[in-house]
Amino acid sequence: MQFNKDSLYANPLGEITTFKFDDAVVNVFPDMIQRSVPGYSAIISAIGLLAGRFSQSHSQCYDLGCSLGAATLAMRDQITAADCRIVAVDNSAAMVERFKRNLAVDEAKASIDIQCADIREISIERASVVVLNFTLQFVPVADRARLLEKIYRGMLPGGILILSEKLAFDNERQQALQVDMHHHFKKMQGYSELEISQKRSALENVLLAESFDVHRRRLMAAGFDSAEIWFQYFNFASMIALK
Ligand SMILES: Nc1ncnc2c1ncn2[C@@H]1O[C@H](C[S@+](CC[C@H]([NH3+])C(=O)[O-])CC(=O)[O-])[C@@H](O)[C@H]1O
Ligand SMILES: O=C(O)C(=O)Cc1ccccc1
Repeated sequence: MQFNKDSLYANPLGEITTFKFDDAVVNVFPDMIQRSVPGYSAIISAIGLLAGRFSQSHSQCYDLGCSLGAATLAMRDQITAADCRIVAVDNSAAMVERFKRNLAVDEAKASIDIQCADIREISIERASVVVLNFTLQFVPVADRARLLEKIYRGMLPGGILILSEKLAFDNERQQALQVDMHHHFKKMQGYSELEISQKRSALENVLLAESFDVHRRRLMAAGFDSAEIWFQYFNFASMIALK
């Protein structure tokens, strides 16, 4: 895998265009997500552990919005169930192409099916584990309930959905504090004020964060039996919903 440093927003941009998962982002993605999402590595490891526990034989594990496949690879390392396939889906052709290329040079042979598709349009079947690791936040708000209902219907009894999201807070002071602390985190990771503010503009209207309350209500309305946060670091959280 290539590890290029993210400097996409380091120089002043005359016009800041909407954030897209294109070739430029793909080239720096592992560095970008690692330095931008507090707790990212811990979440990836835990997805592996959870997949080890919840994967069932003759079932499928879905990594929806897989990017370069970090969660898929963590799951593959931990799954011991027989006849268990990982379906990794992303609608960025650039991401899927790079993930496929990286996987081709990998020697392990566990069954991974990588698809370039919109997660709103695929079918979900016999799912024991479903991962939405910082993906739902990029899906239009109006489409989120239908997507979660489809996921729920496609899950086996005893299945798990791992939903990681940037959170928003109803309380204004909490919102201001947590956003500010995330920016401090990014500064500590080597990003400049300019990089932080230009990326923030690029993500406006693209990454739409909601509160835990909104997520939980939607998960319960979709049919899930319970939904809790198992990890949070400032305004980045990961939830577990059980069927
Ligand atoms: N409708 C959609 N259909 C398919 N893919 C989509 C859609 N919308 C967005 N994506 C894809 O969701 C991914 C979000 S990144 C996920 C990180 C990964 N999960 C990781 O564990 O490293 C998170 C981030 O960059 O903050 C991108 O690759 C998009 O192309
Ligand atoms: O960088 C940020 O400020 C974020 O909110 C997280 C992120 C990480 C990678 C791509 C898009 C958003």
